[in-house]
Amino acid sequence: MKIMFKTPRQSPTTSPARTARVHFADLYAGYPGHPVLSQLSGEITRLTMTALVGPNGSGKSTLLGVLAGVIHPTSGELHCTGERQPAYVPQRGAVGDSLPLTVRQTVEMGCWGRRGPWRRLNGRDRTVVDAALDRLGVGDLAARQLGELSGGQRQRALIAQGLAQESDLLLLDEPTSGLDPEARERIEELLTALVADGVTVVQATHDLEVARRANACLLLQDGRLAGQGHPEEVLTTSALARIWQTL
Ligand SMILES: Nc1ncnc2c1ncn2[C@@H]1O[C@H](COP(=O)(O)OP(=O)(O)OP(=O)(O)O)[C@@H](O)[C@H]1O
Repeated sequence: MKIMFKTPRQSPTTSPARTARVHFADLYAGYPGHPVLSQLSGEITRLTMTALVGPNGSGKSTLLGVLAGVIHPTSGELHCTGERQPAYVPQRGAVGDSLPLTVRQTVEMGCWGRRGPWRRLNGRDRTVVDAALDRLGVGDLAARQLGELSGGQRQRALIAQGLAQESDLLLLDEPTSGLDPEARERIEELLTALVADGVTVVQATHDLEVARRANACLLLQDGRLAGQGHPEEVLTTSALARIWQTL
């Protein structure tokens, strides 16, 4: 298994928007005694919104874990260009309601990777945290406990934590699932604005409308890639029928 991180070197003819932020080839990954992903080859193009789509259990979260570096492939190649570690925003349901954390403390945790074991924040970190709270519209909730928030508010706090990591690659696991249309739209608009600001965004989603609005799509079935490319080419009626009707 080969995992490589390298700083991108662009030739004069290479547009930065066209280069791969992550490239993987013949990738296998899973959990002890439970292989999930097999033979995955593909890429995440820089400065795009990529949607990971597939039925329950198809491996979307596992692939996000691999891209985030928290799940190590068992074999294959994973090449990451870029100097920063990805920022990973887990599923809202995976974050305990009873964690005794305020919204501000939750967002401050996004700075821990830069601050190391002592985790003492400096003035710049506090500015980054304030900016992330403001951008997600949760500044007025900063002193509230995470467990007291609505689903949409908690989701925005978690995305703010992702922003505080100041990465150019943001990975989100179902950021809009279970939210009302207004909250969903607000998060979608924010993610689109982040791409325009130079962030590469990858989100796992069950919402085919969200996936259709992405720039690229990876369609998973039973841990294998069933399609990749522009959503219009990947999420065809026949592909969706083939995958969902075999469940
Ligand atoms: N920690 C774990 N240990 C063992 N197996 C796991 C673990 N997490 C997930 N799995 C299994 O890996 C497979 C893929 O799960 P994964 O969560 O990646 O799918 P998914 O496409 O994100 O599903 P969903 O849409 O339901 O969130 C499933 O069979 C699941 O049961």
